[in-house]
Amino acid sequence: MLVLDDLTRRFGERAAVDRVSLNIKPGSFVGVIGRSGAGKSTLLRMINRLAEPSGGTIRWNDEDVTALRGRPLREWRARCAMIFQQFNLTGRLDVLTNVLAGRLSRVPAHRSLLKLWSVEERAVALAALERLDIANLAAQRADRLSGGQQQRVAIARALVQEPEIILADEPIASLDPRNTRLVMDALARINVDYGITILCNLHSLDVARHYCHRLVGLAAGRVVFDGRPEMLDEAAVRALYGLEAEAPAVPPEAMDAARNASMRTAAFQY
Ligand SMILES: Nc1ncnc2c1ncn2[C@@H]1O[C@H](COP(=O)(O)OP(=O)(O)OP(=O)(O)O)[C@@H](O)[C@H]1O
Repeated sequence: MLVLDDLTRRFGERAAVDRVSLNIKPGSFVGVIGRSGAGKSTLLRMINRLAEPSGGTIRWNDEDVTALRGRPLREWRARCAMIFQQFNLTGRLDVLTNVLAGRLSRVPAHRSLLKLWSVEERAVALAALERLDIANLAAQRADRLSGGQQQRVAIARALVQEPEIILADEPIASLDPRNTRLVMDALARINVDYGITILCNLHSLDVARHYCHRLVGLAAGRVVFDGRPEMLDEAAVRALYGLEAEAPAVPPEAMDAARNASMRTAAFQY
């Protein structure tokens, strides 16, 4: 279980994440939603400890993640893989080498420095690419791939870390609808097949409602919605996106999602 207790991150006077408390069950697929600047990225980055909390605690299965330093912190980061909007691949390197980078924390320093990968490690990386249906791209330069292919390479890299949690920060923000589906389907398969807990920041409410078991809505750093997708009614959407606010307006897809809310049946447990 991932337990966030009063988790806070301030930048100057302003709290980007404001006393967030959440219990996330292992194996769940949680969507984090909210308008731009709501604190979604900061929340995910704190869980991975890329951003330091100003207050509160993060616990994973009774381990105090907030107290980790040095090697245990590096190990935590390996167990808690991140996927970014911009993929963060090394463009001039081939796909297999990019995926192998996910194993760096698992091999002795001298081998990782020299990039001496064993046959077994290469097999693990290739198997991850196969899982993502892109093994045929293993020898290609990463910067020759489409955005959707690059994001699947990034997911394969995360997978070879053998993580317990995947934190995906707007993984589909720069993808077209077809690639959005491929990437989200891949995350959903990983969640089911390996039981990896997934927290995924999403701008699209339709996508969030379709793929996530549970949605956590942030507004000004605070949790203003926490429930199953079908519980996200018009009032909740208004609280999240601020219908009364002059700008930005509620995205049309958010309104569609809210209108459909009452028609949906409970499909998922969380
Ligand atoms: N390094 C930083 N320094 C100062 N302020 C920051 C920093 N990082 C984030 N913020 C502020 O914290 C708030 C939350 O930002 P964050 O990126 O977490 O929001 P978000 O919900 O992920 O937004 P988006 O959907 O646009 O990515 C914003 O007001 C942002 O300007």
